[in-house]
Amino acid sequence: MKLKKKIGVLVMSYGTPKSLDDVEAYYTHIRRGRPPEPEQLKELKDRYEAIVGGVFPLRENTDRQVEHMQAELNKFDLPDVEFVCYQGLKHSDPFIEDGVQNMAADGITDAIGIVLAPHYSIMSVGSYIKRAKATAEESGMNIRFIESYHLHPKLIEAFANRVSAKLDLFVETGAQRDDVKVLFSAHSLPEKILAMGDPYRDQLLETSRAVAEKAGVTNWQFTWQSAGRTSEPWLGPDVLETMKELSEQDVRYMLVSPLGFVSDHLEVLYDLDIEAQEVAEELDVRVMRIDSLNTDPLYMQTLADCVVTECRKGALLHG
Ligand SMILES: CC1=C(CCC(=O)O)c2cc3nc(cc4[nH]c(cc5[nH]c(cc1n2)c(C)c5CCC(=O)O)c(CCC(=O)O)c4C)C(CCC(=O)O)=C3C
Ligand SMILES: [Fe+2]
Repeated sequence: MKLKKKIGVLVMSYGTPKSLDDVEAYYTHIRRGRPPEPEQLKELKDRYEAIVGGVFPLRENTDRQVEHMQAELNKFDLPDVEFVCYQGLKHSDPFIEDGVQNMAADGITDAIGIVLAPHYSIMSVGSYIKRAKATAEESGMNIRFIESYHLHPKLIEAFANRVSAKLDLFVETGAQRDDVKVLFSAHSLPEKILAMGDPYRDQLLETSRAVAEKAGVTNWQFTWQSAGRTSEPWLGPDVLETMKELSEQDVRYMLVSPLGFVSDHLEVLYDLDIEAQEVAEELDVRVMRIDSLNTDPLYMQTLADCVVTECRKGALLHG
C-alpha cells in the first residue's frame, strides 16, 4: 500500500488563558509585552471569573473544532493524501509559531493555514498569517493561506439556521417575527482601518446581507461590539448604544447575531450574555442571541471545503 502524503493544516485561533493565574501573561501578550495596570487586570479577571466553569470555554471549543475539522477533512478520503491539523494560537500556548514548528518537526513540507474567524482584517487575520508565514519561511515549508470565507454558502446556511431558530422562539413566546430587530454584530476595530482600505467592515456587511436573505429577514441592522477601551476611536455604534436607541424607537424585541465569532467565549458569554442582558433589563426590552457555531457540521464543512479548495489551487492534490 502506498503511503499517503501528509498535508499539514494550521488552524489558527485567538487563544485564551489556561487558568486565572495565566490571565496576566495572556493580557500582557495581547498588549504586545506591556503589562496591564492592576485595575485593568482585575477587570479582565472578573469578566473571566463570571464565565469560566473550570475550563476556559474558548480553549475547549477550539480543541473540539480542530478535532472535528480533521475528521471532516479526512472524510474526503483522498487516495494519496492525509490531512493533519495543528493548532496555532495568536495569544496563548501553542502559539502560531509553535504550530508551524510542530508541523516541521513532523516532517510536513506542504501546509494550508486557516483562521477560525471568517472575515479578513489586516489587524486580525492579516497578523495571524504574517506570523505563520515568517516561521514557515525559516523552515522552508510551503504554506498557503485562506484569507476569508465570509460568503461560503454553508457558513451562511449555518448562521441563517441559527437566526431562524431564535426567531421561532420569539414567535412561540408571543412576538411577531417581523417585530424582532436582528442585530448582526462583530468585534469592533480601531476606526483607522477604514482609511487603510481594510475589507473587514465590507465583508461583515456582505455576510449580514447574505444571512438576512437566506433567513428571510428584512428587519435588521449591523452594529459593533466589544470595542477596546483605548483613547483612539473604534468603529461604532456599539451594540449597547444600538439597543438603547432602538428601545427609544419602541423596538421591544432584539436578536443579537454575532457573525464575526465562531465560538462561545468572553465576547459572547460576557459581553452579550451578561453585559448586554443587564442593559436589556434596564431598557425593559427582550434580547436573545443566536447560538454560536462551535462544531456545527455546516461550519466544519465550510472549513474543510476551503482547505481542499486551497490545496487544489496549490496543485497539492491530484484529481
Ligand atoms: C477582530 C478581533 C477579534 C475577532 C477575530 C479573531 O477571533 O481573531 C477578536 C477576538 C477575540 N478577542 C478575545 C479577547 C481579548 N481581546 C482583547 C483586545 C483586542 N481584541 C481586538 C480585536 C479582535 N479580537 C483588538 C484590536 C484588541 C485590542 C488590543 C490589540 O490591539 O490587540 C482583549 C484585551 C482586553 C479587552 O480589550 O477586552 C481580550 C481579553 C478573544 C478570546 C476570548 C476568550 O478568551 O474567551 C477573542 C476570540
Ligand atoms: Fe479581542
